[in-house]
Amino acid sequence: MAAQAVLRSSARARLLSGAFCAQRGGPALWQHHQNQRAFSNGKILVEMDEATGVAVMKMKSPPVNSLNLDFLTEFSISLEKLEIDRSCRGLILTSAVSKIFSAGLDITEMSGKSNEHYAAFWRAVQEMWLKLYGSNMVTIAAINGSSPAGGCLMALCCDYRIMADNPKFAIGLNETQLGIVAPFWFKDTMINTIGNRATELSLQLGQMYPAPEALKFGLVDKLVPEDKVQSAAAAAMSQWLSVPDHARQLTKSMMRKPAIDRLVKQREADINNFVSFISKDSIQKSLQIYMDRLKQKK
Ligand SMILES: CCCCCCC/C=C/C(=O)SCCNC(=O)CCNC(=O)[C@H](O)C(C)(C)COP(=O)(O)OP(=O)(O)OC[C@H]1O[C@@H](n2cnc3c(N)ncnc32)[C@H](O)[C@@H]1OP(=O)(O)O
Repeated sequence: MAAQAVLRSSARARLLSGAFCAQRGGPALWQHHQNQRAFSNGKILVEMDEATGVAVMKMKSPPVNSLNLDFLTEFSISLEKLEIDRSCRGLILTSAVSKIFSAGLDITEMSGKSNEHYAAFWRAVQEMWLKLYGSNMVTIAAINGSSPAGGCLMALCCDYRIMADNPKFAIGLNETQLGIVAPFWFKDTMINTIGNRATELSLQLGQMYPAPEALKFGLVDKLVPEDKVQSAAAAAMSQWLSVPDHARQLTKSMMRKPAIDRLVKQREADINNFVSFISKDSIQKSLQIYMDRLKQKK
């Protein structure tokens, strides 16, 4: 047991030293070491334990894991790679950036860019949601820091959420606070998690919930001390994986398919809607004011 732990930690050291990383610009191929496999494509690091079939995906795009076009593309490619890998049954999504899970969509991707850029960006946001919300794997969010807006959406896409018990970490869909509107599929994802009334309150107010409140609202399922988030996620994962895959997957699909179908049917219209909304002068001004405030708070 101890020897295995040493081997694992040496695999980890190799991984962190870059031995597992893809060549710059090259494809992110699996690198094997003992019963660990790993790949990294720059902003995302995936470590897979072959014995358990559980992959841990770590977002590592400092300073705040904001979701820009590159990140979203890498995220969807990584997820797809795990999805088609039949040996991978579970995914733990977490952050390698201290105190932050994800700051949500990168606001600079939504300001001062061309309509073509906005369209490509929004398609990538949709793709991330379709892949994560529709995943056949058991997905667990190990929320080890703050998680506003798109970061909250990522967590809500998972089957189970474990958050660090630190009231300084907050989670929620705060879009209205930026002067923007969460689209219907963000709203549907939240309704499916905390119900209609709580979502109405939460979305209109653009409420961010400190971890203990998030637990009360059902926005997260469990709080654990900060240093136990990963181990609690691993323990929850083994419970979820004890359920036969086919039965769990069909049940998940039954619960989520209506929301997924709704976006699939209206994908292009949703992109057009985003582009015409985000390119309005008044919205650009709101985003600018919000970004200025973020910078001033320092
Ligand atoms: C019809 C459709 C309509 C459109 C729908 C669009 C849906 C939108 C969804 C979204 O996700 S919008 C993004 C919402 N996100 C936020 O409001 C988060 C804002 N950030 C924060 O609250 C804090 O930064 C933090 C995440 C709590 C971290 O705080 P901390 O004090 O640790 O770091 P900061 O000094 O604030 O930030 C560091 C650095 O990062 C920049 N930054 C932060 N968040 C973002 C972001 N979302 N996008 C781009 N950049 C971000 C911040 O400005 C700092 O930059 P520098 O000053 O260092 O250059």
